[in-house]
Amino acid sequence: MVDDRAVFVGEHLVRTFGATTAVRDVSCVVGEGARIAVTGASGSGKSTLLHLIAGIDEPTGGTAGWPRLDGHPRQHPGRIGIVLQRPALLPTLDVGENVALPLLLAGRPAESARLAAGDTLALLGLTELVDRLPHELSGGQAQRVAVARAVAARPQLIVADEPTAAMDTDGAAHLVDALLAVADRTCAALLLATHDTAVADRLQQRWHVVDGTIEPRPEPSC
Ligand SMILES: Nc1ncnc2c1ncn2[C@@H]1O[C@H](COP(=O)(O)OP(=O)(O)OP(=O)(O)O)[C@@H](O)[C@H]1O
Repeated sequence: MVDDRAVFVGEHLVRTFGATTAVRDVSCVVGEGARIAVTGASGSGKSTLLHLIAGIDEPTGGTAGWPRLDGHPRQHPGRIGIVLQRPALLPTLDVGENVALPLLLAGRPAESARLAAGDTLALLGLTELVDRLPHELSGGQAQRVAVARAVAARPQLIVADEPTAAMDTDGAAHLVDALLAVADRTCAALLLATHDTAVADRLQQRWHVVDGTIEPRPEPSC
């Protein structure tokens, strides 16, 4: 039976690229408000799985469903927020405009989008950066702005694909603080891929991906 409170339900998901099977018969549920760290070796299939869950890629087998969305995420811009390894802010737009952009694309009037972007920047403690251009930000600031952009439309789910990969330990800890705080404040589920055990340990659930499948987390050895 489909859990209609779940944010995402995948059944027997498969994603192949030619002869490579990146995701292999994965069945998984992202519950409402879940906090899930996705770990696994390089090339194990974490990004591919996250892309299927975010609805930015299509499975070649199995089914992907978003019970709390009426349809596919592409029909509901902003309902799933995506943060990538590099912030990818638009260089000619200032911080406020970058954060407002997904709201404009979702059809919000300009003034409402500007105000909502301001609220989101305030939530993340970034108000003072509102007029800066991306090249005037540090790497950590730019990544926090990317988080603001991902959550400006108050998504049900935040999908973050190794967002701390380019950061030092302190920067990674601050970014995870920001992601957890904003997920709590907006009641969003959070799915975060990381190679960093300290980051993964801060989320309640762990999906460990091995060769395209999710394995039960190994018990820590004593
Ligand atoms: N667009 C693509 N075309 C061809 N092969 C791909 C494509 N995307 C991923 N793959 C392959 O699928 C497998 C899983 O890749 P994926 O990027 O999901 O792994 P990952 O666990 O996220 O790795 P990393 O930790 O290095 O980011 C790899 O063998 C990769 O080469």
